[in-house]
Amino acid sequence: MTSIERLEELIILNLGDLKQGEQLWKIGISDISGRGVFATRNIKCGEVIFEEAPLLIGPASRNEDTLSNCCICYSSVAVLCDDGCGLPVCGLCSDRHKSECVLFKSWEPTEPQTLNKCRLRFLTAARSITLSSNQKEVLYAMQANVDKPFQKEFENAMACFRKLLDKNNIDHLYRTMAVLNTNSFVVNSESPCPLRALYPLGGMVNNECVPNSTYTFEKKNYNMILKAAKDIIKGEEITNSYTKLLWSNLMRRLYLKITKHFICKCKRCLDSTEGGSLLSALYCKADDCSGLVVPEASTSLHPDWKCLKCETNYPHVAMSKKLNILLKSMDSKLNTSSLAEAIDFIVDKCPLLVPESNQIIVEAKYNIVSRINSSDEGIHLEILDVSRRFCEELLTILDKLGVGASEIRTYLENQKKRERQ
Ligand SMILES: C[S@@+](CC[C@H](N)C(=O)[O-])C[C@H]1O[C@@H](n2cnc3c(N)ncnc32)[C@H](O)[C@@H]1O
Repeated sequence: MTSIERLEELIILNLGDLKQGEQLWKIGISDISGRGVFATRNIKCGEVIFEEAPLLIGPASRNEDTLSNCCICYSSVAVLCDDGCGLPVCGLCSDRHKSECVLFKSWEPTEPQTLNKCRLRFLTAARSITLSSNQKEVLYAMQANVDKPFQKEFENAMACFRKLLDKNNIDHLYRTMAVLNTNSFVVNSESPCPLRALYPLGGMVNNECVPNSTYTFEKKNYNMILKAAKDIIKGEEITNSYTKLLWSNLMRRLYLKITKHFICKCKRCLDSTEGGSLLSALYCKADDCSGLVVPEASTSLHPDWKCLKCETNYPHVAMSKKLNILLKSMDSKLNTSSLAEAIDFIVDKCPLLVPESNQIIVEAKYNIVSRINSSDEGIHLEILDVSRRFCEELLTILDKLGVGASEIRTYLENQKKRERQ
């Protein structure tokens, strides 16, 4: 086990030129879990805490992604390399691709003329083969969760090649993939080619569901920039959110348990009303009751639900079944509707099914704002007005949750301003 001092030393080495004159963070033992990152002095909201280049990066190549991008520059449309390595590359990047082409060919790819998502996803881990010894040491010092989806991913990756060299190589790739499984970030998540990247310092930051920091990625080099989302005091642990901030307690709990293997016990997770935002709330069905039902404060994945007014109890199974049905029917309606139809549905129909505070409606409003933002077509003035109102409502929810100057707040504030111009 790498000592805290050695881990910090390795992280600083890895920062290279990005090492700050005054280091605002240090690694320490966390009350939340394992190692964490702590403030070395008071940090003002908005201050940059660190900037870090990715140690490893490559196409995320998730099931839902399209795979037509170059595996080197990620931006251009590519074709499969005609040397038989099985990777997609564009005309401009063929020289830079040579060493990886040789490496992949030495492993004898199966069906190299077919684009394979698993092989492409494996590329990020394969890039760890050429790391320096310090870089490998910092990689090995990171937490590595091994779970069933990870095992499956590893098996799928191995099946893409006939000959993956020796046992050391395979052990190293297994470890790297487990580290990626636990610590990687999705960069450019909204672009046609989302990337998966590993940042040793970024990967030391523990989760809190109302975090005190927020991160962005530089477009030109994918560096991660972590900023304070609130004033942070000296010695305080620096945290970020592994989930979307507008997700309800239950949604976050399930996601964190399944993907990161922990149950978060932060203040927000233990507050059944989530600061009064009532993101989980459903209508009470008891006679004459106009109350709202929320999951009880607990760390269980199957909590009982209770009406805040008449205190009727509801078993989790019934409530989660109801939620799933609502979510599916509302999703399919929203995904197949024009903007105007979707807005009508959200404003007029959805509140008949779920309270307006529910995450399903909140997310639907956020999606409308994003759709308007990315639309190339001229948007009708009335729709712009609705979008501005949605932004205001979403910002009020962030206030209730106590979310500071996070990226989503900046985004919504910009959308609100943009609409006014
Ligand atoms: C990206 S790592 C964070 C650094 C980690 N603490 C370490 O020592 O390397 C993610 C892992 O940290 C732990 N973790 C992070 N936030 C947590 C939280 N709020 N509660 C419990 N465990 C957490 C979980 O084991 C998770 O899989």
